[in-house]
Amino acid sequence: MTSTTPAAIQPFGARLTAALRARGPLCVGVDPHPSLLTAWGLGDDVAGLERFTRTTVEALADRVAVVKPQSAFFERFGSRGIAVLERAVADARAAGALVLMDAKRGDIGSTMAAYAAAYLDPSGPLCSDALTVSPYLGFGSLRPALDTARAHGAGVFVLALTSNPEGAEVQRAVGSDGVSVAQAVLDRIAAENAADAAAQTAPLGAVGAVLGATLARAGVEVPAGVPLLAPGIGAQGATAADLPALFGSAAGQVVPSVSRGVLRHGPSVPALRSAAARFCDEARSALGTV
Ligand SMILES: O=C(O)c1cc(=O)[nH]c(=O)n1[C@@H]1O[C@H](COP(=O)(O)O)[C@@H](O)[C@H]1O
Repeated sequence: MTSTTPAAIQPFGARLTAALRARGPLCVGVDPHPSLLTAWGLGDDVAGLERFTRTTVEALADRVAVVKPQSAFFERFGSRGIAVLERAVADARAAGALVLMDAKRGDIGSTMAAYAAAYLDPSGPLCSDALTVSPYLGFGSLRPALDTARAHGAGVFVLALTSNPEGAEVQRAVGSDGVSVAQAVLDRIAAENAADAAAQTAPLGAVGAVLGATLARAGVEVPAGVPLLAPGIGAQGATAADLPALFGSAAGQVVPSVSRGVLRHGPSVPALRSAAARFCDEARSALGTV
């Protein structure tokens, strides 16, 4: 494995910037909930999972900037579910979307190295453009993922303030230095991007943060250049209109993320496409981005 980004692969921040500009500020999650499979007239089985996933990827991967498969819904079917996930990653990337694998991995460093190999090294069949990771075993435990991502022009999105109400008890906790856990995570992300020469030339770095769109207030200072994944729009109650107050001058860094809010419009491909286009237009006008 080399320690530098191969010349042919642009750094993730540059690829994300280009995708957002070309396709608009939206990430659509592929979350095959059992209730959605049923609503689509599909069985809650591998055949239903495969049909749902292929339809979603076919409908959206040629037009949205980021596609985010939620690994859990594939894992529950074992190896055959993972095979569907592998195909989805390959098909979505071939259609031009960036694939953000939502697996929220976080473990001791030596194990983290294996997760990094699984999701961020091009030799792995599940290799994606980026991976969601949890820093709650200590930010330093993410080192193998950060290094593997950088070596291969991939990205990492680190949980900072999650969209669920239970997150606050950990993430808003304040250390003896007066800094909240979430702020410390954001500061470490900024330092990581600052140490990455490639990130200096791109508007966005390769290491991003997850900040839920459902939050009543951010209560943190968001460093410049950190891509911000903002899930929680749609089914969890947030709307694009909530984003400007939450992110302020960092609005240009935000990638709003919607799963069920789009997916509930399937299985019709045109209906999926128009739902995604609507969310994208709303996000674009709320964020004031092109
Ligand atoms: O990392 C994520 O994507 C994520 C972080 C977070 O704070 N909240 C959150 O909802 N998510 C994921 O985003 C998706 C939200 O789905 P919907 O609520 O259906 O839009 C799910 O796959 C969640 O696991």
